[in-house]
Amino acid sequence: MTDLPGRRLLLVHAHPDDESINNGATMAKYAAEGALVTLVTCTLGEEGEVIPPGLAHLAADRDDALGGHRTGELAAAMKELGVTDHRFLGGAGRYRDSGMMGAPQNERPECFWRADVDEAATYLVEVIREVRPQVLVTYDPDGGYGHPDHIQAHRVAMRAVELAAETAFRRDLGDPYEVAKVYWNCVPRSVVEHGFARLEEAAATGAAVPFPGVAALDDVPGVVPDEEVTAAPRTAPYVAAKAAAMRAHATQVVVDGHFFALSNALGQPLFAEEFYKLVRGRAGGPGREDDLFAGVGTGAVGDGSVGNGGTGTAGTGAEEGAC
Ligand SMILES: CC(=O)N[C@H]1[C@@H](O[C@@H]2[C@H](O)[C@H](O)[C@@H](O)[C@H](O)[C@H]2O)O[C@H](CO)[C@@H](O)[C@@H]1O
Ligand SMILES: [Zn+2]
Repeated sequence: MTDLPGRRLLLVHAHPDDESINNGATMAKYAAEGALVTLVTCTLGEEGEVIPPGLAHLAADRDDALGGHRTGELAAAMKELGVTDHRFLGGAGRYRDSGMMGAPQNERPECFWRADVDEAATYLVEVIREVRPQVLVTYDPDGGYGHPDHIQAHRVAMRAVELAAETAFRRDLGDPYEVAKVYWNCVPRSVVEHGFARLEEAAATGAAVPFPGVAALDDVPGVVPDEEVTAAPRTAPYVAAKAAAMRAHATQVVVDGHFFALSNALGQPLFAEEFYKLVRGRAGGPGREDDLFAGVGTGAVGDGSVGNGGTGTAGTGAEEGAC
């Protein structure tokens, strides 16, 4: 890619729907502000359940056509968020959805959970060296909630960040590049508790409770003590785009106002604010950052490398605009 925008954000997710659920408002915000937002999704979500009865035939144990269908849902979600750069890791269908932890699908040789991490990371190195993101977002080591594809997406993303910066690694995939900041998705416990309190209020006041059941607080991926959250970009103005993107994933998600449910039909809060934990790179200042790009160089980059050609350290996002 040549003439890249000044600010570039890369997100690495396991299935179509994760990006909208976890980061939809963040993606919409930065896309609206003119940043390049690149999404890499590691599987097509072939093993998902199907909410609309009329689409039940798509399921893996029937027509096994859910992966192709979810590709279309993802394209619709990207439109709602204003995101134009989306890729599947290694190309569409390279890695298959592994199913929930412990499912027989975990044993399929083509599933993502059985992927060689370095091989999968190499696909991502090519994207990193092309897009040269200052910021990368992915899951924590548990993948947020222990799903094998989420855990693997974390491992592949973190490994790719290391390899992309190695001056001796696969120079055929582009100049070495060091991502300036890496964040893991998270949600502060106080925000989750407040969200569920609102859900309980809706039930207690006799308002139509949108869903037959309510999820447990710990069903929410990435709940952390408030003090572990290091960044909260101002995403609330983009919650409508997030909700629309989540609705686009109609086989997986039902949205009702400030709440949503997955195929388990258990209501949970739809968060307008999205939260992150900086795990690599320097924060842009004391206290919680309100911008993921705080503290990084965000000058426009031509197609030249900011790397130094192998004298030990790669160029970093902090040096953007140096060329
Ligand atoms: C949000 C997410 O990661 N969804 C995954 C997950 O789907 C869940 C799974 O089907 C579970 O059995 C249901 O109870 C739950 O409601 C679903 O969200 O796992 C799927 C299979 O790997 C995956 O396709 C889906 O994207
Ligand atoms: Zn997922």
